[in-house]
Amino acid sequence: MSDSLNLKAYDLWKTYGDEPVVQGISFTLAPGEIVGLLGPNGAGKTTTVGMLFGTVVPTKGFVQFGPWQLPGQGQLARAQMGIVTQEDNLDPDFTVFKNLTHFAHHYRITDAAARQRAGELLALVNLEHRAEAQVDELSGGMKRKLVLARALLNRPKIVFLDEPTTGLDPDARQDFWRLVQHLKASGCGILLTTHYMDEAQRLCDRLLLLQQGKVIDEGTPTDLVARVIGREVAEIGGVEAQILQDLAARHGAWYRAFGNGHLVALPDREPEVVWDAIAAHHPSRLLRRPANLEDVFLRLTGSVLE
Ligand SMILES: Nc1ncnc2c1ncn2[C@@H]1O[C@H](COP(=O)(O)OP(=O)(O)OP(=O)(O)O)[C@@H](O)[C@H]1O
Repeated sequence: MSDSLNLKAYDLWKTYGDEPVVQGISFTLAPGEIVGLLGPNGAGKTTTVGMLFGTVVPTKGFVQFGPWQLPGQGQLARAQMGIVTQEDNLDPDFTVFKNLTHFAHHYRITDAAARQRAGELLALVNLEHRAEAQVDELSGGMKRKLVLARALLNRPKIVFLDEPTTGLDPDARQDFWRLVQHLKASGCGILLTTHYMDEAQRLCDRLLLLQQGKVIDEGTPTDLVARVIGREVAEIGGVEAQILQDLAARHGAWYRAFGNGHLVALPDREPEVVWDAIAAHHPSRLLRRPANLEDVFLRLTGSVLE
């Protein structure tokens, strides 16, 4: 696929009143890549997606998508884009099939071509058997898949997925993830917002961690975890905080009170030494586990994502 269909965000800012909700976000999304915007509620994810899609006008900065600059050339750019917003906004008066054929008119796909494309997409998302169902007869997961199918009517080069699996059960989420991976394999660039760490870890090639509208760190999920935390973490209960803080400081390890226990990162260069030192205090609970993105967020922001 042409390299010219990169999406590039240049120093995007958005202010509402006096409130800066996005503060200088820059990044590139290439074809076949999944970039994740990960952050708590209100971090500015949806506002950023709006600016990338050209429906929210930046206070400063711009977006270049192939030959088009947004927001000015938003309409031309959007002809090559798809979006799954947080709300389903499907038409409840239409069947599943008609939701697709009707929406296809936006792209001047009509009649037999629209029916053919609708059929292909329903097959892709495994909803062929529900083609004649009314939208409100669908499960939450089916609705999300239908919204995704609708976003693909125009064969977009880039798709924005704004918290696409929020509220879905684990099976439906995995089902959705498979479709996202299929899209990636077909060369589509994907921008995913999520506050699910497992989703970010599983799907994203690269992550931008957002807090209060700013990118506080970025990298591949694996690199972020390795760089910010290391390989392993001990979860500890029943030992005084001061003891663990001192122990961690002596070994240059990260310490954090967490819930009604504690976390201590086991430094990559001497994990056994720190582990044994913790165990010597006879914790009532002691768990050794791989470090993960939740630890990264906790370390960088002092809080966990819900
Ligand atoms: N149209 C608007 N007018 C005023 N403030 C807004 C508007 N849109 C968003 N905001 C504010 O901007 C901030 C960022 O909102 P945004 O929806 O981008 O965050 P988010 O990271 O997507 O959050 P969530 O995970 O809850 O969807 C919030 O404080 C929100 O209240």
